[in-house]
Amino acid sequence: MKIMFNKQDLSLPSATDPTLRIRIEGLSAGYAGHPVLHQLSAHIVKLTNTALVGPNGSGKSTLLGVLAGVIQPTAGELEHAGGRPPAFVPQRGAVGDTLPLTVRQTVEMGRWGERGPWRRLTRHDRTAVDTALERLGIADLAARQLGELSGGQRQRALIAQGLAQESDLLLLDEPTTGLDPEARERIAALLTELVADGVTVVHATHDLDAARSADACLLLREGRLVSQGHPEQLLTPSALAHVWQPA
Ligand SMILES: Nc1ncnc2c1ncn2[C@@H]1O[C@H](COP(=O)(O)OP(=O)(O)OP(=O)(O)O)[C@@H](O)[C@H]1O
Repeated sequence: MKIMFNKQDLSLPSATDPTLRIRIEGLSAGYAGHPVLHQLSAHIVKLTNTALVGPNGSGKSTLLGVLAGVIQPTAGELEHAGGRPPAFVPQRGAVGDTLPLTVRQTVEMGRWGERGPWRRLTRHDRTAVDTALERLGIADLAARQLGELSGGQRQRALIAQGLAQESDLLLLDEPTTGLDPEARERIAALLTELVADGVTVVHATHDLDAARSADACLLLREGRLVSQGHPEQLLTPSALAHVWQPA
């Protein structure tokens, strides 16, 4: 699927590289009266775990929102190579903490895209929900109210909701924020497993250890791509100092 935004030159060739899951070219996006991403070109390779790294406000969440289709670019080109609609786990879940929902019901909402909110879940839906609960280590919390959970447990429930969507593209905004070291390691291992299972993962992170364990990295600063490549090559002390230096 290829989407063009306010682009004059419609003759731009699409990427023919079959290894690409997403290609973005000259992409600009932001909020009303507040441009954030400026002329960003990058690509996401299929079956990789890609980390979006950059200081606060550099545009990581905005880029994830664009990839998820919830923020419309103002210019440029975004191309998804087939696949299913992405599963997006925003920084603060769309589910309010005060809603009277159990963890299981929260994860079941991940099936709504497939089933609609009012239809009975199929056996396959229930299996997808059970698998997601187990993979996040929260099966024992299934009957608890979301509002009763710790921040880290709630975060895991929201990731499980994303997983239950069974998309081939999982977009996660700071999935390990608020988690203890053991849960962080569990999520890092899970992302690696998901890639092995056929999922392309893109996650925004401030955790440089998590970024270093990714397969690829996009380094952002002030809404622009500074560099893209393997984390070991990109996340050098001098590159990080450059990106984090005050504007
Ligand atoms: N809903 C919004 N309306 C207006 N401006 C916004 C909105 N959300 C974010 N912004 C602004 O867009 C810019 C980029 O924010 P974004 O959340 O994409 O950055 P980020 O790299 O994810 O930051 P962080 O690491 O703090 O999560 C910031 O200047 C922010 O204030």
